[in-house]
Amino acid sequence: MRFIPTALDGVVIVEPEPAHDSRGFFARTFCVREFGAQGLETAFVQHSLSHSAARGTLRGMHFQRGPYAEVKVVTCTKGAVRDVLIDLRPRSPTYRRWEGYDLTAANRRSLYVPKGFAHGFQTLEPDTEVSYLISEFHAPAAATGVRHDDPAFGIAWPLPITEISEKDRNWRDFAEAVHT
Ligand SMILES: Cc1cn([C@H]2C[C@H](O)[C@@H](COP(=O)(O)OP(=O)(O)O[C@H]3O[C@@H](C)C(=O)[C@@H](O)[C@H]3O)O2)c(=O)[nH]c1=O
Repeated sequence: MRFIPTALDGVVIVEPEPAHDSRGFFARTFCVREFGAQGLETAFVQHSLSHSAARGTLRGMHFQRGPYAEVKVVTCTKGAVRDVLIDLRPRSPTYRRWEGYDLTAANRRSLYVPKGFAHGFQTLEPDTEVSYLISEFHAPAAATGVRHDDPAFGIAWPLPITEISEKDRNWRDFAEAVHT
């Protein structure tokens, strides 16, 4: 695997290094030893999957608070997404910055998302699947988010939004949330 640092502190693109032969290839997508050697989380308690039918579907921007904060390793196994992260760690050099990453079934890239980031994506193709390794159990009481169009961040999404949940449409302004 190749581990490629990004502009956001602690966010890493993970690329498989396939061993090709006449049948196709074999590639590791997660390895306790290799992740451990990079100082990355290795204890994942969930492997989860989402399917989005329509191109332009938006999910996010999600995170769990406090002791339930999650590390996620996000991979697009079918179709394509623009994955977006916002650094919400007040002491980080990249606090409040966002960045977008194209994860596609074709490029086979995964994104390593440390604790303290809001995560979301928009599908670039119909019939898109996203797979996650997640380091914490789902804790609905600790689950929260920021709005995809919050002016505090000004995220540039690639497409008009075709589908979004009520929950995601209605996250309150980050500026209000941090001061209350
Ligand atoms: C996230 C999650 C949801 N659920 C349930 C709750 C609900 O009935 C249904 C759909 O949940 P949501 O609407 O939150 O699904 P979704 O909007 O796809 O949530 C996901 O969004 C992306 C951006 C992430 O980063 C993920 O960690 C996760 O938060 O699945 C679980 O059972 N376990 C889980 O870990």
